Amino acid sequence: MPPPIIEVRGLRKVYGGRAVVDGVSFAVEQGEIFGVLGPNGAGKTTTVECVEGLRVPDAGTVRVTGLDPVADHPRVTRVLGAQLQESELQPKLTVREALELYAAFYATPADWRPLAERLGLADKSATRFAKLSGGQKQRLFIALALIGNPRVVVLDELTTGLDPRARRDTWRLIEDVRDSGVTVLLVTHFMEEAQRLCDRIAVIDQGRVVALDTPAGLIGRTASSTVISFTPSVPLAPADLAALPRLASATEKDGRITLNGTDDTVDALLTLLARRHVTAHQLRVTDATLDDAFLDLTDTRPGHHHGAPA
Ligand SMILES: Nc1ncnc2c1ncn2[C@@H]1O[C@H](COP(=O)(O)OP(=O)(O)OP(=O)(O)O)[C@@H](O)[C@H]1O
Repeated sequence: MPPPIIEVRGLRKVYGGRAVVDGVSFAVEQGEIFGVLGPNGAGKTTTVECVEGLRVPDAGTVRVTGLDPVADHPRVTRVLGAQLQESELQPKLTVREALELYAAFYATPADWRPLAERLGLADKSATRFAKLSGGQKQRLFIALALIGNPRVVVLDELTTGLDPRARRDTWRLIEDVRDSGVTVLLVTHFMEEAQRLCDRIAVIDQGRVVALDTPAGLIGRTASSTVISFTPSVPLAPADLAALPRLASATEKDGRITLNGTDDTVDALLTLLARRHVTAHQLRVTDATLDDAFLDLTDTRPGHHHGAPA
C-alpha cells in the first residue's frame, strides 16, 4: 500500500490555555474521500488548517505527501489545493480572471477552460464573482482548488447554504474529482453528505477523535443500529419484550410498539411472535442512520452510557 497522503499524529492546538485540538491522529489514504465530522466548535477547522499549513501545531506532527505543511509550505501548496473563503475573492473578478489569476500561482497549472467546462462554468466565464449564484460560487471555489493540479484537495463546509439540488450537484462533482485521482479531505456538518460521499470518517468531539470508521462501520457501532416498529394483533407481555437480545429501548404508543436494537433483536422478535401466535401488523424494520450514530458518539450528557440498554 502506498504511504498515506495525509498523516496527522498527536496533533494539539491550544488557545488561551484550552486545548481545542487535543491529540488528534488520522491518516488519509490516496484516492479516498475522507470526512471530518463533529459538532460546532469540535476543532475540525483548526485541524484541517494545520494540514493546510495555515496554523502552527503546538504539538504533534502533520505530513502531506511526507512534507511538513509549515516548514515546507511552498512545496505543500503545490500538492494540496484548498478551498478559498468567499471573502478572499474580489467581487468584481470574472470567473475567467479568477481562474487565470490563480493558475498564475502555479508552475504547471491545469488549463482553466476544460476545468470550467467540467464544473459547469463554461458559459459563466465572463460573469463577475458577485453575480454568481451560491452553487456557481461553490463550483468556482472547487475549480480554484483544482487549478494547480493538486494530489489532494481540502474542502471545508462546501455545501453550507446550498439548496438540495445544488448540494446534490456538488456531491456528484466531488465524486468526479475523486474519480479523477484527487484525494479529498472534506469537513462537513451534513450527515447525509458524509454518509453518501465519504469512504471513511473521523468523528471529532471536543478536540479528540472519538471514532474513525467507514459510514457503515460507524452506524454498526451504535447501540441501536436497527429500528423495529409494529402493531401486535394482541398485546405482548412487557417481560417478553424486555428479554429480547441487544434491545436498547422499547416504547409503546396507542398499541404500536417501537424497538431499538440490532439484527439479533429482529430475529428473536420474529421467533417470539411465531411462538405466541401474534401477527405483527404494519411491521417496519429500518436501519439507523449516520445521524443516530453521530448523536450516540458525541453525546456527552452526564449519565449517558454508550451502548447501554435503556
Ligand atoms: N484563533 C483562535 N483563537 C482562539 N480560539 C480559537 C481560534 N480558532 C478557533 N478557536 C476555538 O477553538 C474551538 C474549535 O474551533 P474550530 O473552528 O476548529 O471548530 P469547528 O469544529 O470547525 O467548529 P464549526 O463546526 O463551528 O466550524 C472553538 O471553541 C473556537 O472558538
